[in-house]
Amino acid sequence: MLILEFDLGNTSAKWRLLEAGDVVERGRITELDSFVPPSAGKIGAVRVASVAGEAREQALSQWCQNTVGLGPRIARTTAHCSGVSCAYAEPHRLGVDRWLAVLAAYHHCPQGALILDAGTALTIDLVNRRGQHLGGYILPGQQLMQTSLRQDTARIVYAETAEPALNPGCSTAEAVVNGAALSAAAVAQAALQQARTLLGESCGAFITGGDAELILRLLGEKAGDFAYYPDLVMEGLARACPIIE
Ligand SMILES: Nc1ncnc2c1ncn2[C@@H]1O[C@H](COP(=O)(O)OP(=O)(O)O)[C@@H](O)[C@H]1O
Ligand SMILES: CC(C)(COP(=O)(O)O)[C@@H](O)C(=O)NCCC(=O)O
Ligand SMILES: [K+]
Repeated sequence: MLILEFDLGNTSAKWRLLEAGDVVERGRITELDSFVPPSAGKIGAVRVASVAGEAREQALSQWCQNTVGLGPRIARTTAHCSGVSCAYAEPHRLGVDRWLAVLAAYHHCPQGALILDAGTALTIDLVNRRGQHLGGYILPGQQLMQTSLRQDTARIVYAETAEPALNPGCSTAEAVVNGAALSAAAVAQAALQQARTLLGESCGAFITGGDAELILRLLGEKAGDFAYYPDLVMEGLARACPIIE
């Protein structure tokens, strides 16, 4: 059976098409209305991870009905799923993208796992060897750090772009861009230290999200401490929304 999966974030929508569990196509879209997935007529199920607002979720459901001819299964965070227990007293308030990434990472590494999702926000989650989610951290992502500085100060003004790097910036643009870069690289290392303390030295460290490759590049030789899983969120969909074929 063909299964279409979506990861609807605050910046963009990622999708992939599975055939008998294997990824056969994938992509990133900003405009859903004009999107027609490959083999649209043969898709047997659609499942969705969404942290976008109610309106975008509704639009996706409508798009599914119109384009694929069926309603999507929309994943929700629950208190327990697939051997993992949620740390939040109100589980539905934990972003489902974080929850799905935790489910997927725990099954890759049952000794305990640290998950970094570098998207619009940079999220950090920890899950221990008993499947207990310990909670996590939410920080602004690379773009958010830069736009909030430009929006809320009078004299952080620049038109040029700068390539993110860890050296001290010699212009406003460089200082802001490299400030965000330094912060992400330092946070990644601090999170790993925290994870090793709380979960033990044998825990796994996973990284995903649109800025994951950037953070890995910034980490240099320390990048080897992290396993890059571009689809970690969508991988969790199979656990939260299993489909019997
Ligand atoms: N092709 C791309 N389109 C948009 N953002 C990208 C792309 N490649 C890398 N990025 C970076 O990824 C970030 C968004 O990551 P993503 O995981 O898509 O976010 P979200 O899940 O919140 O929608 C952006 O802030 C940007 O810096
Ligand atoms: C923290 C997030 C905004 C991250 O979203 P993303 O960067 O993937 O677009 C999302 O997981 C969310 O809306 N969470 C709800 C709050 C929480 O997890 O506590
Ligand atoms: K994120």
